[in-house]
Amino acid sequence: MKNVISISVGEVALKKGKRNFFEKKLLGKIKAATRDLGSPNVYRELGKMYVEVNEDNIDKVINRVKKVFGLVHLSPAYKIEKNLDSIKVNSLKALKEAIKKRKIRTFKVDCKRADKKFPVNSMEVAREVGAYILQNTEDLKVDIHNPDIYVYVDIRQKVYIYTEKIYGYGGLPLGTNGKGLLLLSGGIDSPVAGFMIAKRGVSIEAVHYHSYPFTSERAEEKVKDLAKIISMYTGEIKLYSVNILNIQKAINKYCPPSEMTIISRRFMTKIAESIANINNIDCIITGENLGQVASQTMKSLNVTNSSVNIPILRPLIGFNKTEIIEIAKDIETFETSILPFEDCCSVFLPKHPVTSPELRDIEESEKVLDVEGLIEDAINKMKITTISI
Ligand SMILES: Nc1ncnc2c1ncn2[C@@H]1O[C@H](COP(=O)(O)OP(=O)(O)OP(=O)(O)O)[C@@H](O)[C@H]1O
Repeated sequence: MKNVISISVGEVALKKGKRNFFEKKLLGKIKAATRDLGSPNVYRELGKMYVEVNEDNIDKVINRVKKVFGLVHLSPAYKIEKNLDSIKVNSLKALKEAIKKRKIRTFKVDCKRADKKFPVNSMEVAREVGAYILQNTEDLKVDIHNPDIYVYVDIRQKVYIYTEKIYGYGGLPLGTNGKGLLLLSGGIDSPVAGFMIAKRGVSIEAVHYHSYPFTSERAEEKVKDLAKIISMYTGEIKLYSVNILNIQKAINKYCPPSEMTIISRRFMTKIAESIANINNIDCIITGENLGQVASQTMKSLNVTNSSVNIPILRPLIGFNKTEIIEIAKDIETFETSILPFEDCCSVFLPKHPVTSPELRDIEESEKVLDVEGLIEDAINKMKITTISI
């Protein structure tokens, strides 16, 4: 029975002086992700990590662990005694198990010996195990260049045998790179943007703007559902819900209609900056993408940037929509994102939004508004929810 998950770390292992710090963080994240699945024993050994499991919940544990950022791949493995007989028997067993699931004609034994005290070198182990498998199977051949399957033998303090590599997302453990505030709409792009930045080790909080009662409660529920899916990767998310209807009404009343979108966007960004400053958050994250809509031309993005001092990260800036959708499907936000919803941005949508705004014109238009007062009022009334799976 497979009794352990063997985990290969990625960039974490390259962090020379800080490797121990990153590995400890990653270990903690793996523990946290599996705590409610019986708190399996999680340990590290010579640059790899292991989760001890029983066969009953191995799939559940794998599904959780593969969403932890910082690991490259994981393998359900046999953890066995360190002797050649045991290695042979269990390698054959692992291969036979794989044969039950798919057609396999060729194999290769790939042995690594981190424990140099083990008396047989890795080439010799591979040769002995290969010969044993050939003696005990029919119709199988060795192919060292392009085998249907690899039998991995990893000799460490114990020996680990596996045949499968399940790919994780790589990146860095959460919390090793500060905290970001994700501007989370109900659309396809912003959840992907949050995922991309979280993958680089940034903890995530989220803000959603709505225009209730012009937008529905259902639209807000949808955003919570999206935050819940993102929390599968990031752990618990603090969600700030901010009603900007009064702000939109004021812009609608006093500013040129074509500037509605860009001025609203500047308000959203300023509110996000205030929330970030209050909560020790280092950056804002948006799903903006160059040229997608009027507020996402280079000029519009610059005018938005000028409203704040905090860095704005836009990880999707150069992506095509099809590429964004591919990631959205992979991280399981797509199906929820495409459900119909009303976004606050479409409540006072101008017919002809300005696409080349000049900062001085926009600042001039904003002079008639009580910008500080409107922001303060919106923040005072915002609701905070903690979202987790
Ligand atoms: N109601 C909202 N609440 C919070 N953030 C928002 C909201 N609307 C837009 N944003 C932020 O602004 C970005 C650009 O939004 P916009 O509607 O212009 O484009 P989009 O490509 O449709 O984005 P998305 O697919 O994420 O909704 C979003 O990705 C999101 O980060």
